[in-house]
Amino acid sequence: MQEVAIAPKFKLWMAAIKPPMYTVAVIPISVGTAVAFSETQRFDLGIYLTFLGSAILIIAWLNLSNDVFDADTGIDKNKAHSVVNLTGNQSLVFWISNVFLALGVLGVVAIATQQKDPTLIGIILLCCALGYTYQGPPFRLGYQGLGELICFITFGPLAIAAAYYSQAQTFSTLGLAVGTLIGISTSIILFCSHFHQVKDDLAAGKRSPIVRLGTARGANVLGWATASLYLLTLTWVGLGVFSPWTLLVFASLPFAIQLVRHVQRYHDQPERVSNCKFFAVNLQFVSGVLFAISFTLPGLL
Ligand SMILES: C/C(=C\COP(=O)(O)OP(=O)(O)O)CCC[C@H](C)CCC[C@H](C)CCCC(C)C
Ligand SMILES: O=C(O)C1=CC(=O)c2ccccc2C1=O
Repeated sequence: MQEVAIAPKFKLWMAAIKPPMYTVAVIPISVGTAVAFSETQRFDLGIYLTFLGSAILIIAWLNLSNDVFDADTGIDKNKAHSVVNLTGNQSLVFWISNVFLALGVLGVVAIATQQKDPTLIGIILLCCALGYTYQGPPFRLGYQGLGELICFITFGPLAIAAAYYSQAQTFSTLGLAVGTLIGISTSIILFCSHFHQVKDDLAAGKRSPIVRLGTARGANVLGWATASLYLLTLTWVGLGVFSPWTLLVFASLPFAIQLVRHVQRYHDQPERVSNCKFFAVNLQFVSGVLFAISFTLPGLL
């Protein structure tokens, strides 16, 4: 899609940095920490803040390196807000991304050193390796349409397990159940990011889920995926895995309805649907905050 070439540089840089996207780091760390608190009544603020900073740095690496690797395939040739296109210096962006990754991993190493336990390092290195396979040569699994699966695994069960382990130094079946929901809500963001990119993805040989399904069926899949957040929550509550407090998440329904309606209406209009991933960001953030509250409040009352 041809970007508006006259957009002020600041607007392009904000689109490149995409601050709202960093909810994908904030929510898993916060929700996993809240679940650990609900089960252990333990909360280490220093570990939480260190891990949060590391997660944000790792997501910065992810996005900068995504622009670097996409520049090699030409898929971003019409993406004015690619950092590589904005700077004209792919090598510089690559090395800056590596600095962010190193600093992010360093924070995780600091936590693991304090705990005298390398487990957390292993989980995060696995997440980063899977994230690399999404976009990095020779894998580029995102071009095969496997991004949403990788996203679900890494931002869901693995990220929640990592956050839980950082606080409790053990794992939890409740954390696994919560991870499925955070994985779905985060994968919905990625799924929505493809709707306006069908033409460029096809030209670059990227068979995203929307290229494979078409935008109309993709919009229907989005509806079911979004509904599954609430249906799964009801199921976990019904099975006694979640406390009834987690029904708080239904307060995020307006954001889910806004997302689904927007995509149902504009799925085949790239210019109108291009912002839908930020509606998905809103849903992931609000539902994530509500889950974090629902796991924290009972222990405080
Ligand atoms: C960069 C990602 C998606 C955007 O890709 P795309 O090229 O379609 O976007 P543009 O159109 O903007 O170019 C992220 C995709 C996520 C990936 C599948 C999994 C990443 C895993 C993380 C490294 C896990 C971090 C876990 C924890 C530290 C929070
Ligand atoms: O730029 C994007 O579209 C995304 C960036 C990103 O870091 C991310 C992380 C997790 C799920 C989706 C996404 C994006 O869509």
